Amino acid sequence: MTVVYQVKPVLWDIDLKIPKGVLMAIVGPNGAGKSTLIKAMLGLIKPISGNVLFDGKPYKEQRSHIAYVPQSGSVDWDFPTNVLDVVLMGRYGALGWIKRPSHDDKIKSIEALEKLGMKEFADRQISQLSGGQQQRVFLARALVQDVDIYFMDEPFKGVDAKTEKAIISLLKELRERGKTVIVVHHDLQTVPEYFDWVTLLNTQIIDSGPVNVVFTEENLKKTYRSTGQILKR
Ligand SMILES: Nc1ncnc2c1ncn2[C@@H]1O[C@H](COP(=O)(O)OP(=O)(O)OP(=O)(O)O)[C@@H](O)[C@H]1O
Repeated sequence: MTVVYQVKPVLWDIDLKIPKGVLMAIVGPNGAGKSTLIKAMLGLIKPISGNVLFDGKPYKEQRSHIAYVPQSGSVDWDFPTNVLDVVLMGRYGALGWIKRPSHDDKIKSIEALEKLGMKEFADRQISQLSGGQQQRVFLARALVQDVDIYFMDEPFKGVDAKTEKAIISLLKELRERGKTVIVVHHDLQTVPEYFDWVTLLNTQIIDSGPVNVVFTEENLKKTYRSTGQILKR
């Protein structure tokens, strides 16, 4: 797959296979195309060439099995809706638009909020939360969707250490339930501890595979080369 904004290629000749059931980080410098890769996989951006298949089928046939948690701050939450309703929206895929959420849907939604330490905010307007709190609500919504594949764009951005721990244990729980979780991640230090699979990206794929094979000093140098960005490990 190749993606171009105006005339500049931001993803170049991407050839990537992601096995089912991995917890994978997409790692690379600022502007490497990480968010673009996720958006192109989800059909939000059209590549100039190439395509993406989920289990052999295009996104539009698989969308009910896929959830996306965008970067916090990338959604304008001006409309009046409370936290519980945002999470309940995650159940609509399972419900169809006509059915009203059941008692069970509400219980599942409240449980998800509790897991992310947001239960006491259930009645709060979503616009009245901090970025990190909104992020946790998004994650709770993704959890109740009960899909097979999760895409998350920097879920740890702007959250405190305690929330980061809660999020990673939740991601690991999803993997244990056989889900595939794909995460744009910035903190190189935590990659080996959090993830079992990694894709190194800088416009092109530098390497992709098991963390213990791919996440090497040499590959990281290649990924961050010529960016002038500091490589901290
Ligand atoms: N809608 C757009 N129109 C034009 N250029 C864009 C657009 N969105 C992103 N870009 C450019 O494409 C490149 C890749 O952006 P992208 O957001 O995918 O990178 P990223 O790896 O997620 O970066 P970061 O780590 O900083 O979030 C950047 O140079 C960015 O400026």
